Amino acid sequence: MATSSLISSGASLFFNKISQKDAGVSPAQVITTSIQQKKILSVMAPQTSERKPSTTGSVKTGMTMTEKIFARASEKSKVSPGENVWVNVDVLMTHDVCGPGAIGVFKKEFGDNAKVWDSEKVVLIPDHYIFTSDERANRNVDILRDFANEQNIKYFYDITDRGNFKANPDYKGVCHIALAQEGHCRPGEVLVGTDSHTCTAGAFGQFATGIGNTDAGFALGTGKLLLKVPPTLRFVLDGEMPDYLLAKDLILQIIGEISVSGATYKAMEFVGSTVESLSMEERMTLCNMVVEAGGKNGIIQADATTFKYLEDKTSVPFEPVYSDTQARYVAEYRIDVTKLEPLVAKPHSPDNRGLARECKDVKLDRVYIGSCTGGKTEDFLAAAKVLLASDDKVKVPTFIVPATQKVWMDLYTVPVPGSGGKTCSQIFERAGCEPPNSPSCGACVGGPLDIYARMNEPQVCLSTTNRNFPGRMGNKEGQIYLASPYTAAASALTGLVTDPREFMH
Ligand SMILES: CC(C)[C@H](C(=O)O)[C@@H](O)C(=O)O
Repeated sequence: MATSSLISSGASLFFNKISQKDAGVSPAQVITTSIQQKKILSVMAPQTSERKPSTTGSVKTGMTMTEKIFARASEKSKVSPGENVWVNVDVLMTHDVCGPGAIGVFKKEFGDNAKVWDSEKVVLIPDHYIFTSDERANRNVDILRDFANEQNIKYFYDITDRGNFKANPDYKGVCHIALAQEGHCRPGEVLVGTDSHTCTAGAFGQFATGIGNTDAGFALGTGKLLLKVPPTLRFVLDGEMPDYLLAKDLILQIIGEISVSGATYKAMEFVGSTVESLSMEERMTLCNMVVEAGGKNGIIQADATTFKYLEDKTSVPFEPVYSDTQARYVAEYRIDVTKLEPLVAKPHSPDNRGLARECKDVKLDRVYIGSCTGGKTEDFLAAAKVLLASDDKVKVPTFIVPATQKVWMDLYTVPVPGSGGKTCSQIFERAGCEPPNSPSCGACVGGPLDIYARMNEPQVCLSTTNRNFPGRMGNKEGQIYLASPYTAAASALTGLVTDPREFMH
């Protein structure tokens, strides 16, 4: 059994790990520690089990949701972790950064006149480096457009007027949120995309994962991919969500616990009463960051919340799958969310977990609220809630970048609960935030020099995004603290990393 060590900087660890959760085996509690403890913890890495099918017939094993999706997509009655299977792809997404490369592979391998396997299953979403004068970046969008026309691609969310994104009815914005809003995230299906955060769509009970350009080029031609069935880790999150926490805190807790390699090539299945109570957008935040722990996919079973969200989004029939009670997991983690506190991931790794309140001496130069992780409508409503609780103005430049056109509209139209009908945009303006800017991934991932809110100086930024690697938002010497929109808004008001409870009474 492998063992890995993990440094906990005093973050609350109400986090019990139970290994080898198999049917009939009583789980043993491996770790329990409390919030007061500050020490280096040794955390057992997930145990890998020999997952051979039963030969005696006396032990029944079931399948996890991820395994069931693999089985259906590979037209098999049963699959097991570690097995390589040819999977039929339901949706293939690519964007302006990787699309040209994937198209290049497709043309090279299948021929200049080849046709994609299904022009209704390919989704092209320009979203990364859109609002820039960088010629190469703009050429990438042109390549997507030419390909969409040539292949008669049904779902191409084009942008032609970069000066005024609102003048582009087809332009959506950040792909992972656009995919959900446009009805491409459907339970039981396989969604692959040339972006590591494609795992966001696991929130819908879909198998969703990021792939490279070579795989995407192959899938464009065949609609198939050879994939290894991942073993599943099970995360049981129970308890009523404290009103100062958001899903971002939950996933930072988990990544801090298992480390950035703790789920390498594993499915991360989220269950429990807390998960059931989360909205779709919050479930998307949870699944969005599984890749920061190395996860192959994140997954949450579809329920009434999912079906309600999908009601007006798709007419495509879908078939949800559910994990069997006798499904086998390589490890199970239990989290009592009522014991958690607002968290940050300190520079320069998403697993460098710290309590927000323990970082209160960290001076900030800026705050960024945006991206697939933290730029959804509910993320802005959460930030607005904290800003509303104070008459103060923000102390540092606070950038507002909605993930999509739809989120942009919501900022100007959806009333913030408890505000007497004010919208997020009104609250942000009163608090002195920068005016909301065009939806894109640009600043989250650095991008060309003229990208809005790119970190061009060696500054300290608190951000609702998903990665804080050196250079991530532009400057190599910059420091990024990842946090929830509550913590972002509280920190904007003080200019220091701030626990949102200071403003939430
Ligand atoms: C540009 C793209 C390939 C990249 C990814 O795969 O995730 C980006 O979206 C990111 O968030 O780092």
